[in-house]
Amino acid sequence: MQEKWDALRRHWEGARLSELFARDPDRAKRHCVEVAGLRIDWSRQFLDSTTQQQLLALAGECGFGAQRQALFQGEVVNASEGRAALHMALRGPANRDWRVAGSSVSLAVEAELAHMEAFVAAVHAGQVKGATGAPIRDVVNIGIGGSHLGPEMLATALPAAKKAPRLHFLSNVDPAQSERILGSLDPAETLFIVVSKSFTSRETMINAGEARGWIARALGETAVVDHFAAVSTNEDKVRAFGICAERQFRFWDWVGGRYSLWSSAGLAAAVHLGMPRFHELLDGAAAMDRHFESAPDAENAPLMMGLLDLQSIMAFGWPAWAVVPYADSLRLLPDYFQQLVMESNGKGVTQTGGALIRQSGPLLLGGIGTDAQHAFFQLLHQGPLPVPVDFIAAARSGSQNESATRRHQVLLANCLAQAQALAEGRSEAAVRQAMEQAGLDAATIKSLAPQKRFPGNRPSNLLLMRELCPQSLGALIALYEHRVFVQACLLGINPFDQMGVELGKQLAREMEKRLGAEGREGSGDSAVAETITWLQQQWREQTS
Ligand SMILES: O=P(O)(O)OC[C@H]1O[C@H](O)[C@H](O)[C@@H](O)[C@@H]1O
Repeated sequence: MQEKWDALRRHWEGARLSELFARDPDRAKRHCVEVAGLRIDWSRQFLDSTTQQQLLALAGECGFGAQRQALFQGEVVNASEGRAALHMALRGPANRDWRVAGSSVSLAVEAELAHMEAFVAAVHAGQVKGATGAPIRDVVNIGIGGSHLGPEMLATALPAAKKAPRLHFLSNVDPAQSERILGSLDPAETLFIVVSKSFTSRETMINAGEARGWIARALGETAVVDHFAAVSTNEDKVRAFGICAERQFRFWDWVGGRYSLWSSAGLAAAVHLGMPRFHELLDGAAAMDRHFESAPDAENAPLMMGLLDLQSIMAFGWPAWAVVPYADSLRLLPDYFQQLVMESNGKGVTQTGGALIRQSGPLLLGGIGTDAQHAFFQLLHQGPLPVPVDFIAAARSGSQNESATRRHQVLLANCLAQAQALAEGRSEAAVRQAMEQAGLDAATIKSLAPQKRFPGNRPSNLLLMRELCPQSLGALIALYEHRVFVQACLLGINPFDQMGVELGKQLAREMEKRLGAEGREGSGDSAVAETITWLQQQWREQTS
């Protein structure tokens, strides 16, 4: 297959994006679709009819059509764990009879949504009370990875419902985080939602134990039941923790951790948004699912973008990808997408164990515009290796205020200008001419002109929401999920497991024991042994 990617590289040698636009006045219209209020424009990519044909042929050779069908039919697409990956069923239970291994799951999904709905309504109505009878005013989500990044991203991106309690996120085992969060809260008015698919993640279990102790010390052991809810697939462990059935929210092993914000793992976000707006989020994602399943190939945004992502990696050898939302409230989106993209496709072998010749899925970096322009954009414009960029923004500012509208235009002007600058660049000849006109001397021009040159010809995608609302955000997230799936199909890898996180976890367990007991032998080189000795010396000196 690599020879086909190499043929694509040769096909594009010497080509300029600007020429593609000059040749075809309809280009921007042709490679742009709108789904659920989200305008998706991939016209600034190295794409022409030949490439489109070749990319789609590659998808055909990899059995993409059958793999997409298997995904939507709830077949075992996560072979290493023997599971389906049917997160789409969570966002459209009423739309069709979703089945996992032949058994319908739609009713179970609807029942859990109804369970969430009742809980959210009760919290908003002040009916969920702590052990002293005080209504809950603060909710703390305890979870990590997929059990944290999605809910916090949503709660930051979208405004709170009128009666929503304050929301906090406890993910890190660093005691500084729990001290900062718990230090400002009143136990009598605080509810913890422990979110863990496995209910075994070390950080989450340590933090949940700390929170439990904090409640028990302040209000007594019997208060625990009133101050905890849990979301997990592991019902036995939730019970053992002391959380009652009514406060136990379920999801299923066919929902991957990084796809779980659509399930009850999104409970904290639902508490923040209110259930009607959480449903709008699901609807937006469901619209993208329908688009991915049924839009013709050339207009199918996740398909085309996933193929173009791989062209960048496999044909051009560009290993990175930048996601830059021009919206302060989307500042956690790049972190969220990092888990989705890199935990899914950061693999070195195919499903059959063959080594990948080139890099697997891309390395994703990100930050918000315009701040990122003043941080890493220098490399995007002039670094030797192009980094394709996804520019994300909302057309409307969400404020009628004249000054806010004007500043929002400045924000969008920057977004569009950066995409243009990356695509068009600035030739050395144009730089020289400008310097000559400015009256600079020949020696200065000679040394500075190459440094002021912008190579341009750097692709980007433009993702514009009419406004930042749950529906468009749902569609945007689902777009990325399906793109990642397309990338994985072509690479031949399993995007639904994450074996690469296990070794570090195992060693951390062993390391915990060694750090706590002096002289204990263990695995590792002298760098480990020397560091442990040094750390223990620091602790001895601190206590003496
Ligand atoms: O939800 P949990 O079972 O606690 O897992 C939390 C996270 O930890 C793991 O290490 C995985 O890498 C993530 O995919 C997962 O989202």
